[in-house]
Amino acid sequence: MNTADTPTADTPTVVTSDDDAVHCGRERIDALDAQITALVLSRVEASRQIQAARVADGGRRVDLRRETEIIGRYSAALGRPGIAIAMALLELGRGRA
Ligand SMILES: O=C(O)C(=O)C[C@]1(C(=O)O)C=C[C@@H](O)C=C1
Repeated sequence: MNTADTPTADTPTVVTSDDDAVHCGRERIDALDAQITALVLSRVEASRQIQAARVADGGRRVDLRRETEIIGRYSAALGRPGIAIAMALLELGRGRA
């Protein structure tokens, strides 16, 4: 929608196909974000269970070799932002290193 299409107090709101595309796109993004958030929470739970099992077995809560492998995987798939995503996921699962 360009400035000429922007509704004012004097003009009625006209829904254009641009508006539809933005609205539909945002609905899709909102649904994807809800799925991503649910997946992140599932990952947090899985991570906590692994850590608890390792600690109960006398091991360390953190496994840096595994973390390096995960960060490498996200980096290969998504580049530099993938590293930030992997580190955020790891922090959510184990707390601050
Ligand atoms: O894979 C493991 O061994 C885990 O404990 C899970 C996890 C993770 O969240 O991915 C969490 C802590 C470890 O330092 C490494 C990885």
